[in-house]
Amino acid sequence: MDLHIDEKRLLKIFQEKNRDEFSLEGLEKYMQKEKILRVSLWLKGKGLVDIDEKVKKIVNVVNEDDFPERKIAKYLKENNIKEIEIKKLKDILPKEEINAALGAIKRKKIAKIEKGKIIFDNLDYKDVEEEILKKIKENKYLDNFNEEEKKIIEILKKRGYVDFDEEKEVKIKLTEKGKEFIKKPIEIEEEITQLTREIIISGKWKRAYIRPYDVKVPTKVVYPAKVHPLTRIIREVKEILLAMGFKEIKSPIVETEFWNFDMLFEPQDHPAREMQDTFFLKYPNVGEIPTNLIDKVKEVHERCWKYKFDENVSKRLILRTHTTASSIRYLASLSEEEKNKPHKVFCIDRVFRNEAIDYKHLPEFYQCEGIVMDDNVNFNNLIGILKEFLNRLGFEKVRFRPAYFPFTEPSLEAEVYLEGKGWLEILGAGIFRPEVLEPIGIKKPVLAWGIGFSRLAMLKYNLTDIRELHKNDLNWLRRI
Ligand SMILES: N[C@@H](Cc1ccccc1)C(=O)O
Repeated sequence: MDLHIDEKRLLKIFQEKNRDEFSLEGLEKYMQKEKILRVSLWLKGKGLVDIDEKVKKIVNVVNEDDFPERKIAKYLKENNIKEIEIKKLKDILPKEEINAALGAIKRKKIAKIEKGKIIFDNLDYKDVEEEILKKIKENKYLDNFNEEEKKIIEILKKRGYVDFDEEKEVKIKLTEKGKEFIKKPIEIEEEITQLTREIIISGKWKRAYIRPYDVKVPTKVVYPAKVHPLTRIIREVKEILLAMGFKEIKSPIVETEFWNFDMLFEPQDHPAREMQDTFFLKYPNVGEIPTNLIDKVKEVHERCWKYKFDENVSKRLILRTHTTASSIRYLASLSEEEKNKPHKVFCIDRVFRNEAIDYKHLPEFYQCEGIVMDDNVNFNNLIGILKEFLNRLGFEKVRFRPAYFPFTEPSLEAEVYLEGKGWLEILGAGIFRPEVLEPIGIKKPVLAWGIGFSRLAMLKYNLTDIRELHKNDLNWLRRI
């Protein structure tokens, strides 16, 4: 058997002392404690020793003072008297000890208590409680006391004279295999742990023992630095979309209602625009809107929704509620020449909604939005692209059902299937309505979809509460 030099050293102690068992303390004379523990573990792995760990209850004396009843007896003896009035006790004892003394005298029948007096018969009375206290000082292991004595120890604990504690007792015992092993001589030859030039030149390496590395030795777990799980998902989604030929776009976080809602054909009295759903800026509270577009957008709204369009509403500043604002800004920025070309772009960014925080809602979260613009792209292409995207994200089973968004027609929602959870809604999509594209003069069809990262992160990391993502719980972050 290939043993480490320290394993041999430890076994040799058993051999030389002719014993099959040692306590940890017993071995500490020969080897450093940490080393004994480590080496014993190795030997245990090789079946040569067993390690026995026992937790032993111990009792410690925590108050060395005389009992108050003994203090009374001693006082009387010094003064050559045998009795004392209870009200005089306060001259001998601290206040808080008087009751304890009276209780103990009654319980142990040390003296009589009559007519407000304590009358002793024998001032040198014997007291088991004192005897047990003495015994504890010599032997702290609770196992060494019988039931009667243990009851008294309980009383001593209540009186505050002793306290319990635990001590771990470690025993290292040879197994049958270990006993067999030490019957033969154990040779501790010099071991080379590091090769040097000298050892090679002198040829010493040919004779000396070079121990092979043991790569299975248990070691401390280390946690290298890593990227936050949310950032990891963002990067993953970005990689997938870049690989699918999409280009990344950005747009402002502080947005006008014009870009966030009007341009997307959401009527100005739409409930999503209410304070409860959207964050409004206080100062500044209005922004610039493009003069070349406002009349066209107004015309479409008034014609289709039949209400009075208000430019002041369009100018109000908000925190954007979805990344669809980025898509429409991109489309509106295209030159006439660019409008003739195909486009595939995406935006991953923060969006804000004035929602109460709960296990699946946060007022600030990430969305990923993508659009594909090309001649002849259709609903089937949209489904194909989404299937591919979701598959690449790791969702194998995907299904689609009809949905409604003000800016797309037809619209759909995609669901993914998760073992144990069933079908879960994961993204919204559709084809931009002509009313959205008309004011910016885009004639090609535009496929659009948006996915919330909160849902995605919950599914990917199996979270039941989205807040986990932002708690910075180190244990979770290390594992995930
Ligand atoms: N913007 C929508 C998602 C969506 C994007 C694009 C097309 C259709 C739907 C949302 O936030 O829920």
